[in-house]
Amino acid sequence: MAEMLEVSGITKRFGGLVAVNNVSFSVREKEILSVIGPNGAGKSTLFKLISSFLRPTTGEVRLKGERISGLAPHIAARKGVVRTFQETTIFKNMSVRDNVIIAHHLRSKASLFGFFLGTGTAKEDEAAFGQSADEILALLGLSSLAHEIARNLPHGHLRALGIAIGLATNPSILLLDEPFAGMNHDETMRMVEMVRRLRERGLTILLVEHDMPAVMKISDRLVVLNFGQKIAEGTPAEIQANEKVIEAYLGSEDEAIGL
Ligand SMILES: Nc1ncnc2c1ncn2[C@@H]1O[C@H](COP(=O)(O)OP(=O)(O)OP(=O)(O)O)[C@@H](O)[C@H]1O
Repeated sequence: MAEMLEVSGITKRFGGLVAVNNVSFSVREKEILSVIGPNGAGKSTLFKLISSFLRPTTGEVRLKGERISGLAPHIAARKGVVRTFQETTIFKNMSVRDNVIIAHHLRSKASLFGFFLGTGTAKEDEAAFGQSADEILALLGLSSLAHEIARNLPHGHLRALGIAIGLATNPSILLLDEPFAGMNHDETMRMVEMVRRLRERGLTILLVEHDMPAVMKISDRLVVLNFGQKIAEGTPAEIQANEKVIEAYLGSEDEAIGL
């Protein structure tokens, strides 16, 4: 399998604190790779480095061979590294479908102003985007909610809408930031199925997550961080049997590794 994303010797210092320390790993095409680790291990910082929300102190990130670290986040997103949007970036007073249509404009010729003013190119785009939005909503099982106002959606569906918005920008790799956080068992299982479906459609997925059972179920491989360093990398079975990982989790208040 070809490598989609390559993280090489990446380090992030905040003053005297080394939040991420010389971490390297690759995400292969069509793989689901999860980054796990106890609280404060550096997961969020690593995620921000990969999505270009933070500039590394040293090291680099490459997407299909092209260096993306140091680019502005919206440029990295245009190149294909797309982080799922937080709930706050959803237009709460618009319908589910309109939210997904608007997200398509990140890769559109026409500006977002065109969308609101109804210019020629924007109208053409809108028809194509409408069709694509419908496909995305169907893929995520959200079709019946297309005309629902986003504000009225329950938590799980709002999270799914965040993913739909991410998909609308046509990512090469989708970064999911704690997709199961705050979900009950049924919502988590639905989200696990949804992420699997995305991979079946050819997407590469990198996720950061605390929910160990879900992560073990969904991931092809995992990278484990502790105190900013990578301490292990491997399949769920390898990670669950890894002494360093067990030790790291025994010393933390996080949920057990799922043994
Ligand atoms: N902007 C910042 N300035 C200073 N220190 C920071 C900053 N962001 C993160 N840190 C520190 O870097 C370390 C790693 O934090 P990070 O949030 O990446 O860990 P995490 O693994 O995501 O933790 P959690 O699981 O609790 O979300 C922590 O010690 C944190 O306090």
